[in-house]
Amino acid sequence: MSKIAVLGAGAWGTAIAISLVRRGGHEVCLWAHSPAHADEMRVTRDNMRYLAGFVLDPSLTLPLSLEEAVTGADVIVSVTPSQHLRATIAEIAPLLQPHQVLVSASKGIEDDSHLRMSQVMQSITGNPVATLGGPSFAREVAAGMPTAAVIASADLALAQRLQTEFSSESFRLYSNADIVGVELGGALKNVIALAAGVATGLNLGSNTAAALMTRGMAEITRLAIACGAEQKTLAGLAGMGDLVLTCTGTLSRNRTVGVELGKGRKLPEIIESLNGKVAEGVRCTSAALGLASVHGIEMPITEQMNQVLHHNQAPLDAIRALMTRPGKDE
Ligand SMILES: NC(=O)C1=CN([C@@H]2O[C@H](COP(=O)(O)OP(=O)(O)OC[C@H]3O[C@@H](n4cnc5c(N)ncnc54)[C@H](OP(=O)(O)O)[C@@H]3O)[C@@H](O)[C@H]2O)C=CC1
Ligand SMILES: O=C(CO)COP(=O)(O)O
Repeated sequence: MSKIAVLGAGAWGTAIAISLVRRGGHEVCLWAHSPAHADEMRVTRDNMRYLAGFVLDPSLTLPLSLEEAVTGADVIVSVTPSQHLRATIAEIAPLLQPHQVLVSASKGIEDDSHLRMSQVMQSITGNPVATLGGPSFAREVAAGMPTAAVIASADLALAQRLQTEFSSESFRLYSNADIVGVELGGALKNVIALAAGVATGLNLGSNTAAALMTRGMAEITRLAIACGAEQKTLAGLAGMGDLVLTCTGTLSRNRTVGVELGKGRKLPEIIESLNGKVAEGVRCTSAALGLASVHGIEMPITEQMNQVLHHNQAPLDAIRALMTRPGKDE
């Protein structure tokens, strides 16, 4: 039996905790960032703010502090929004024992440093690190719908240990030593999901969606390989799998933000209507371009998405700009 601490009681942290409890054999706790939110969950045994409708099993504990959550944990799964991961890990760092494993389940790139989440963790602690990626809407995982995902660590033996500890009949994990590819696949697909949503909001058709997904995959792969990823990871669950899910699935927050942008709504108003739920692609778009510029990689869809999000580019003009680029070989 392992003690597993899940840090972050948004939709995904809650679904991971539910999935681990359903699997059985572990002692699982779920830490919420806001004490008021944790109090609500203790009373209702439901995460009404972020993942309503799933009864939290009595065996799932809701610690009062980060210290209580991580003390004695064998595995610590960090599921905060990406831009808050550094502060959360910095807070627990002085409490960590060297054997405690850190797993990131967040999908983003840090704003200014352009670091992946495992790199942020490694910049603060010397603990072993892994990442969880792949196509996995929280609501479907919580409902026990069959889901296949990826657990990656540069230490393949660690990834395989976590694969065993996290897998269940409804949550099938593949292990992978390419943590770079899994993290970048998960972060960069959010930007393309925004673009696919924009196309839907503009009432464009299936041809446009297919073009955005395929050419989106091309630019994700270019950047990820430049950063050291393997092509086959991007063709797998953490790349193509998650891209297809978020570009087509109506549960995607990133796609939803894109749809609203395509309909002509303004970004601040759309973010407001998310009620604290995170659409990682909004911040990841500029971080991705920063990383791309370090490596000299062209990312036309990400570029146009950045113009729409942060420079008032009209969505239709962004599509036109993509369609009228100089001809290319595929
Ligand atoms: N939802 C999904 O289906 C999936 C999400 N992910 C990834 O998981 C990560 C978390 O997303 P998700 O669980 O959906 O989050 P949600 O959008 O459901 O909730 C937002 C979370 O952010 C927390 N938060 C707000 N401010 C802070 C802060 N300063 N420090 C720490 N936490 C804070 C909120 O906590 P509080 O209200 O207590 O302040 C809340 O838990 C993201 O990187 C996302 O891309 C990955 C796969 C699937
Ligand atoms: O990453 C996800 C599923 O794998 C969730 O995507 P959204 O954040 O767009 O909802």
